[in-house]
Amino acid sequence: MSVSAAVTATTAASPSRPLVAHRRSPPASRVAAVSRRPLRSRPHLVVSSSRAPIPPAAAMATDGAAPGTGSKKKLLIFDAEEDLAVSLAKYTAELSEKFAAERGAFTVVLSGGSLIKALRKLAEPPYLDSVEWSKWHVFWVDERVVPKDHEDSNYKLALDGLLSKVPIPTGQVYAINDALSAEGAADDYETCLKQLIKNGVIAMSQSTGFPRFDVMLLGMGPDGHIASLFPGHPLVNENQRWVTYIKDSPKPPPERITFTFPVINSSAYVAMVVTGAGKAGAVQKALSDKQTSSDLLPVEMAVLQDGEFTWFTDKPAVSMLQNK
Ligand SMILES: O=C(O)[C@H](O)[C@@H](O)[C@H](O)[C@H](O)COP(=O)(O)O
Repeated sequence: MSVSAAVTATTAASPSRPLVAHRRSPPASRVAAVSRRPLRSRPHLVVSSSRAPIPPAAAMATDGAAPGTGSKKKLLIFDAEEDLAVSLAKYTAELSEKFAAERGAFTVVLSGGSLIKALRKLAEPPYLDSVEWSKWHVFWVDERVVPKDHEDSNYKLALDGLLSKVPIPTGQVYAINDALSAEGAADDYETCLKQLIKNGVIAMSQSTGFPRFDVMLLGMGPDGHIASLFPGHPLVNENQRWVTYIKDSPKPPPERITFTFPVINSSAYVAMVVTGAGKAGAVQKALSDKQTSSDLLPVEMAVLQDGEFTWFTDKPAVSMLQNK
């Protein structure tokens, strides 16, 4: 995304606005009027619609079709993590309502890390009672190959931080089979996804032929990794498998399974939740004008085929951006 272009397109959309599938910017007069208002509960909001350069993995995923059509990118900058959490809960709850009504199911993909704490407001009023939790189907974009009760388990992290506090049917929470090897667990998870496609629980992207999850709620590491797709690792180029494995993750623990870029990039919505100064360098690279087709960070390879990608950030995370 062009940051300077994004600033020009500053709009007054509230945190809930990203759910409206608008393709055009609001009228300039409205933009100017509302952007002057110092609303504490609203983010410093920078919204941009852009067609970012398509990285090799995304292009391969489309098998030659014109990629990136209909994709939209937004950047939300919050004063405080508390405000981010409020907005993220609203964003997720509104998507839940939309997809539950449209499809009768809501497929939610989680990462590990600090994301889970940022989702805490979903387990509080009004969402605890208003969200149709029975429609939720929960997946992991990546998981560490450890027992489910292990401190390193992303399942345990999400269970403790969110899932144990909301009434999602246990059969709709898709943890990995922790009795298997990394390779076996990846195969098993992919088989599970294929079954859920057949059942109609998970949608299929007609344009990419990969699963199309309703929303992915993701974090990013300071090195720009997302899921367990790390900079310079060959897994970032995987374009056949839906789920694969890594045994030499630079971030411990070393053995993990992970969704691949074609799956991530087929999503309908992605929320990239990134806070803290430690991530400012990767944020700057991801959102700067100077993108090249080589040497992309994994987060830069997350380019939706036809969806809406929203950055949920705080001021330290965007401290290296100009015109923020
Ligand atoms: O299992 C994992 O390690 C995560 O899924 C990983 O991809 C995480 O989301 C990022 O590393 C960001 O983590 P933080 O938000 O804690 O920095």
